[in-house]
Amino acid sequence: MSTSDGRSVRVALLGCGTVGSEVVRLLTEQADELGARAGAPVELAGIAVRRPDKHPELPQDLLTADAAALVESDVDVVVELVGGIEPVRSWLLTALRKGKSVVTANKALLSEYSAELSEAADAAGADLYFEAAVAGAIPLLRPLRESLAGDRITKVMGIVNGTTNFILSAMDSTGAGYAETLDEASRLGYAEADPTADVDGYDAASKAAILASLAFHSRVTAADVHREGISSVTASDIAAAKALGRTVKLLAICERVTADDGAESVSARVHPVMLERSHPLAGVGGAFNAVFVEADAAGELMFYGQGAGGAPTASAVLGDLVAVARNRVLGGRGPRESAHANLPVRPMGQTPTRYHVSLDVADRPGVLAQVAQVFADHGVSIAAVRQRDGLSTASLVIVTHLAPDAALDATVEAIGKMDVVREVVSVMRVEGEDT
Ligand SMILES: NC(=O)c1ccc[n+]([C@@H]2O[C@H](COP(=O)([O-])OP(=O)(O)OC[C@H]3O[C@@H](n4cnc5c(N)ncnc54)[C@H](O)[C@@H]3O)[C@@H](O)[C@H]2O)c1
Ligand SMILES: N[C@@H](CCO)C(=O)O
Ligand code: NA
Repeated sequence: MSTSDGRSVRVALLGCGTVGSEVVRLLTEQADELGARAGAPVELAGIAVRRPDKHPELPQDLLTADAAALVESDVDVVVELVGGIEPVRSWLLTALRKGKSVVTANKALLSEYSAELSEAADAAGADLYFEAAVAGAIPLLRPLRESLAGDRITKVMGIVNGTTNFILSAMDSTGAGYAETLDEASRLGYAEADPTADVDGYDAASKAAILASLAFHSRVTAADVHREGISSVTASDIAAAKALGRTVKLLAICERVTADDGAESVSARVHPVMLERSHPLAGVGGAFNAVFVEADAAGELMFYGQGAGGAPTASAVLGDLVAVARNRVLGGRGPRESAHANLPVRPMGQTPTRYHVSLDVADRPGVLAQVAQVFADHGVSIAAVRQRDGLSTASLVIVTHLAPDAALDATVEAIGKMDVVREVVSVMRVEGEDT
């Protein structure tokens, strides 16, 4: 199994779809260079796909439909690009328990079973690498796990789903419809096999769980992440944002929150936000991703690049493959799971956020004061108000200061029940502005 005897590093590839096919292409085209960087030839020993007969373009002698048998065969590294939980979880546990290193892009699996997979890797002295699982081609997990291991990270915030960013960018710039843009994202290979994982925020929530776990040295799973997708973002929301010089983005936000008594917790959430157009994340279009990291000593860092698609994702997979192959050749190991801080997860209702609320209200004296009173009753402080008069109604835009999310939510519910409020046109959280 080890390559200290000078033989090649044998690789099993599970899955050869959008990402896997690009991994095969790059592995084939760059075989010599990859071998030189790894310190031994990197040899593709087998490719498991669901239907081998559908892949005339692949080397037929390498193809199999039996992924479990390929994992058990004489390979050193398993590269998993199938996706989903089972049977992938079982295959990867088998591989790790047998001391084979694993490279995967499977954020759905990692955000639920990282602890189990990491423990199996540790027990057998194998590597578990997953740079492609978050923000595609962008080197982000290695900087968090290694480059920033000596710093104290306080916040990780960014656009981590290419499909929803592609859709929101199109809605904002061309007014394109939701369904047609989603079809285009699927055709381009950005969307998950089930695109509801993208539009309902599950994919971004999985990535937020992985980011929060690494950034805060804790175990955060997808179930811990507050999740809202973009299916509820309306043309009214986009228009309300535009009218204020803002744009709508789906963000993953992971924060270290310190309570008054000094107790620390982690807040991890995915939801649409309004951002000022001057904010660096506002200009991130198409399937691109961008992530801000704030750390005590480093200050603010920004990572930007292609977050989805076959070739960009394959770049991250191959980087991991060279790293695990190098570890095999030289006899070392990559970073292990670091969960020593063990911080609890703060419920969304207690997380401080800011709201933007657009209302159509009756245009008569005293209405603004009545609405403002409801905010005050809930302990929510208003940062800015804008009013525009219509014929019989006025449009009122209110942006709050930071308040517990539950208090803001209750305020909006109470306002929606007021007689003077004709319509709650848009409610959205605001990020990236001074409180
Ligand atoms: N497409 C992207 O932009 C992207 C980016 C980052 C991460 N990922 C992740 O990479 C993984 C693969 O994504 P994809 O877009 O390439 O998916 P895909 O649907 O294009 O490919 C999946 C592959 O798995 C194979 N497969 C399915 N069931 C199998 C089984 N039981 N046995 C053997 N093979 C089986 C299929 O034949 C296919 O080749 C997923 O975890 C996904 O979340 C994708
Ligand atoms: N479906 C994902 C792929 C990259 O993880 C996206 O759209 O970002
Ligand atoms: Na990445």
